Amino acid sequence: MGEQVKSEMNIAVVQAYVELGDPDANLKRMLDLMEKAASAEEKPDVIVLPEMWNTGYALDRIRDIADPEGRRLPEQLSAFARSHGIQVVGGSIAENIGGQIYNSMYVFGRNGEQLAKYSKIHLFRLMDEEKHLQAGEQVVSFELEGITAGASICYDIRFPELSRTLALAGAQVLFVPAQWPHPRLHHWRTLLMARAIENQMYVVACNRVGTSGDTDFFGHSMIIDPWGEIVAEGGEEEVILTGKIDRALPGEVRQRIPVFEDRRPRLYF
Ligand SMILES: O=C(O)CCC(=O)C(=O)O
Repeated sequence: MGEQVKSEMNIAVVQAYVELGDPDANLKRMLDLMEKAASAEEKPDVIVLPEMWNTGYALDRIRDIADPEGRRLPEQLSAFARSHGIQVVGGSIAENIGGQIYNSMYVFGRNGEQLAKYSKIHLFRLMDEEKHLQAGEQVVSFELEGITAGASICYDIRFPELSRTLALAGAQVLFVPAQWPHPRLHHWRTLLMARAIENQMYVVACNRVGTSGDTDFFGHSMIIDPWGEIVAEGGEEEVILTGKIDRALPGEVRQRIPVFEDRRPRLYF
């Protein structure tokens, strides 16, 4: 008999500290935390990491420290996924592809197979991203054992067009790795909740913690359900945040308030 699909999916969000410009230290830290997440009594189905966790925002040196051709770190994440039988939404890494630097999310299935790759499409000028990074050109969704998920990274959540496009393509969960700093905690929480409520989807957001230079990252990773209820929220310290995704809930909420049927796109575009 085939394995039964569980009605809920256990999520572990690794709200980690990131060492500025030290990919080796960050890889070690991330693998240790992932190991800890994997050994929880209730084993996660999915582990989620923060944005640019290999380098932090060491943009002045990014060309030298970004993952060469996006090989080493994706291989490590894939090996972890395979050896633990856990899906990995690998936050994002800075990678150097043929001399161009991208901020890219890699996603792996339980057998270590690559399910998706998404490169951040909206570059954040307040942190000079556009001077050092190349923007991605594709909107990306992927399947996690029957759940359709959408990819976005940090600043992307300021663009409701992206999450709406993903929702229209069937996404029931939006993943948001981030390095979002003070003083914009209010923006972070409000935007994440809005994306969940307006699209009637889960939002799983993983923000880093700690200080790099004069920038303070506040954590507050969140799992928000399609009603906009907070399933779990971190504080400002390193933590593995856990929560469940109920496969049926996005459909139930969309039936109760049929936002997608009530849209009038002819009038908006
Ligand atoms: O939009 C913001 O306020 C923060 C965005 C950000 O830090 C990023 O995209 O890296």
